[in-house]
Amino acid sequence: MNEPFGKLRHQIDEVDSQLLQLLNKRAALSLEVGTIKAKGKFPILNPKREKDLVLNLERLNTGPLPNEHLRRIYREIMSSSRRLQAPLTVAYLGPKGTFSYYAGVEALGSSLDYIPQRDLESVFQAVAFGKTRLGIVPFENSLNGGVGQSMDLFLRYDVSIQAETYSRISHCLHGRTQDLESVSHIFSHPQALAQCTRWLRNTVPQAELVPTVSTGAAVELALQHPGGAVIGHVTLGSGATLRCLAQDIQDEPDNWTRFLILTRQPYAGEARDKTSLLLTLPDKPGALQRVLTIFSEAHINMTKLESRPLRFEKWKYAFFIDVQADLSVPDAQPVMDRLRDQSQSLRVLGSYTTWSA
Ligand SMILES: O=C(O)C(=O)Cc1ccccc1
Repeated sequence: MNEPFGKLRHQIDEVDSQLLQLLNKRAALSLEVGTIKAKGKFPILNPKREKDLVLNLERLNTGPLPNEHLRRIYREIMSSSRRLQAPLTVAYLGPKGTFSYYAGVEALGSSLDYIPQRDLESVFQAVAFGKTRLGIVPFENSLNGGVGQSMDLFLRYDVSIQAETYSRISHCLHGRTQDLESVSHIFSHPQALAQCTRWLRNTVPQAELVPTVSTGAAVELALQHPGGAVIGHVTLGSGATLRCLAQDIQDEPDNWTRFLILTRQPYAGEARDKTSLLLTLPDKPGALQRVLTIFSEAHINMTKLESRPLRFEKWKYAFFIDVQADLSVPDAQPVMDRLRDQSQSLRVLGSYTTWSA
């Protein structure tokens, strides 16, 4: 072996053994924290603390390690720490390989126990009934707007938002055929089909579009058709005998989905970035305007306002509102009191941290 190369390798081996020692030292400390957490009422998952920790390291980082790599490495270190402290189960819209799965791993790392669910309702149920500690659900998309089904499930299940995370979505068409012309049926989640509307119309107009419960569930169905194909994550076809026929087929390249991380209990952690509210209003002129005035007078920025039909009462609506403020702190009490006065019903879905994966 050439001399300088051998020397460098030796130095890297040295650094690795130091890293190993330090990682174990960190793991031991983290286990001690876990024992304290288990005695008190501290959450195992503390997105705010994890976010601050990484931001601080990014500030200290002088390179050449890029911050993006640092973030990914720390995501896994913290994922391992959490797993050492306590088993942490995460329900997601399965099977493995869906966008929900990858959004979970991007935010929470790969050391947690990801439990696939057959549909979105089962994710809400798993969290609401304590079958899993956490759940992850798609909530809105930058091209396609709110995921109505998730919003409707918030109306039915008592769960709380602990964090939000944004995931870039790149769609890939995986098929059984050699070329695009022979594709006869395309299976996928309605969100995926909607995000690729233009491409589908222009490129595979002959194909029948078949909505499925998830992108992952589409694979099995596609395999039953000689001209079957699925739209999903770039890795989705790799386990099955599907080949990637086209990549990055979403109507806009910059396509993002906002996912919410759910828990049963409201998160009693440190200062949070955002609050989500679910309210119904009296059927009176100016009812919504009065609510909006409360935010503008308190200089609170609203980032989302969307209504969903109440279903059990026709032509009545529930409003989903997100604001860039932590409304769980004592200082926000006057705002909450005013909101309560103006609403028929008011539920705080959570005050939480924005997780940048
Ligand atoms: O079916 C999936 O893979 C999901 O996780 C739902 C979804 C579909 C398309 C974009 C984002 C989430």
